[in-house]
Amino acid sequence: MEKPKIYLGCDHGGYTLKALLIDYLIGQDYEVQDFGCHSEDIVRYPYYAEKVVKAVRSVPSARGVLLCTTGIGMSIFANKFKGIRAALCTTSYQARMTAAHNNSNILCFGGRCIGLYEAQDMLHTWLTTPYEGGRHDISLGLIQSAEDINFSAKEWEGMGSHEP
Ligand SMILES: O=C(CO)[C@H](O)[C@H](O)[C@H](O)COP(=O)(O)O
Repeated sequence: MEKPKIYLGCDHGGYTLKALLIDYLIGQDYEVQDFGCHSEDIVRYPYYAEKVVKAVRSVPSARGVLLCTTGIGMSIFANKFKGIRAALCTTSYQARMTAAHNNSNILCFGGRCIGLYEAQDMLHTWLTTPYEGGRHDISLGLIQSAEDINFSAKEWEGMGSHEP
């Protein structure tokens, strides 16, 4: 499996864990790019998430890692953007499943919610588990169709429908 380029971003709550994960990734021979922030000074996480989202969208094989205090704000923000499948994980089982079933391209962590070794294991698992495709392509196709919907103007075609 070819190693993807990894783009990372954080706010003040994710800064410490991000710095440790960058060291880990470099030690594992991944090419990384850090979009900040660069200290624990208080910042607003959407600015940093946006940089990672843009980078991940511009390189199909790239992956992103976003960290804030809980990981929740980062994941909410990133998932607003077409083509982004951001997964907030707290266990290695979730990290494996989101790679295999959701083909997620951004992994989110709560920098003040998990420990370094758990985060390393989740990151390693996520980066080395291939997407399974098959039946999961159906779900990803439905997500893709929902990305274009403006709910005030039009209802999503999948809404109210039943599985065949
Ligand atoms: O966890 C977050 C959003 O989901 C952010 O990282 C913020 O750090 C969190 O909201 C706390 O913000 P504060 O400015 O440090 O109080």
